[in-house]
Amino acid sequence: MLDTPAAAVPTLSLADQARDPDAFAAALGGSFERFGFAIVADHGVPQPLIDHAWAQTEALFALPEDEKRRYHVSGGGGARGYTPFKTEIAKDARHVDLKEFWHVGRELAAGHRYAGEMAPNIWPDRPKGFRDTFIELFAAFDRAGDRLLSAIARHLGLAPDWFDPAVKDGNSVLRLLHYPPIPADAEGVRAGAHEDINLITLLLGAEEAGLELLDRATGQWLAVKPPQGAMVVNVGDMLQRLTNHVLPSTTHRVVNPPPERRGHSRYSMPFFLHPAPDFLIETLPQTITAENPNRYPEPITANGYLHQRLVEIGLIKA
Ligand SMILES: O=C(O)CCC(=O)C(=O)O
Ligand SMILES: [Fe+2]
Repeated sequence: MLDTPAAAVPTLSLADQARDPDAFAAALGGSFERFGFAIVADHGVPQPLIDHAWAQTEALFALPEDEKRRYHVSGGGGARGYTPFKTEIAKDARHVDLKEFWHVGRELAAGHRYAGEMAPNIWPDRPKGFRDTFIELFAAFDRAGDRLLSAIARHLGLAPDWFDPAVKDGNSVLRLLHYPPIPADAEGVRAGAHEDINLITLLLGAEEAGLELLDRATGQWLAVKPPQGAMVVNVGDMLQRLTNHVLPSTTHRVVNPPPERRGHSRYSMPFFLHPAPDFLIETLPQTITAENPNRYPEPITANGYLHQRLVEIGLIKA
């Protein structure tokens, strides 16, 4: 409506969950139903660890190009290690994204039953301490993710621990992203309009402007502006499918900066929270109604779904 002020994604405090889990679940669920996004402060990932991770991320991307490319697994779908600048392309986009990234996955014990679907990590020789930092950060994201999933479960009328078996040893990926400075004649954008594939995404680093969501209520792009240190959390396609679109996966993008910021890099860290590979994505019965009949009568495993989607974004061949 014309006379309503531009909406903004609310900032919630995860610390409120301990005091009143139902109220936090309602606030998170409400923000997701409206925007597909929420901003979450007091997420529990320690700030000194985050600061250290930023320093190491900058040092990693500052390595010589040929050194970084030693960690690129050609044909590996970018699942682990380095993916060079201008590789990933958003579905149906005309230009590749203006970004390079590094993927850290879950460390599995030797011979783990998911070892066939979840590739071992690749660790760079430099910067020193990289492996320890990101194993610790991965675990901290896991904990924050578990708390958010328990709120989502409450909101959906499920037991608060409903997601625990679904995500145990899950195929989550921590992506370290670098968007280099943008030359004046650059073609394309930092990240083209897309939806995330996974259950939920926990994103750090969106204080540097650029992230926008496509507001389904107005059809307009809306800037996502978290306060310093807060996490941006969004619903991915797997959760949208599981909830029969009650929780919508919202299109988002990262636009190029205005001229005065073009000379600066942007760094961000999304943690793509995935279920275990054999988790069956089957529409939750409580989300099926006469007005919202089951959109996905055929269930699919998380791994089958992921494979379909990685082909679409150019990271693996069919
Ligand atoms: O860099 C950002 O702020 C968002 C990145 C993103 O949407 C993604 O990698 O899926
Ligand atoms: Fe995304």
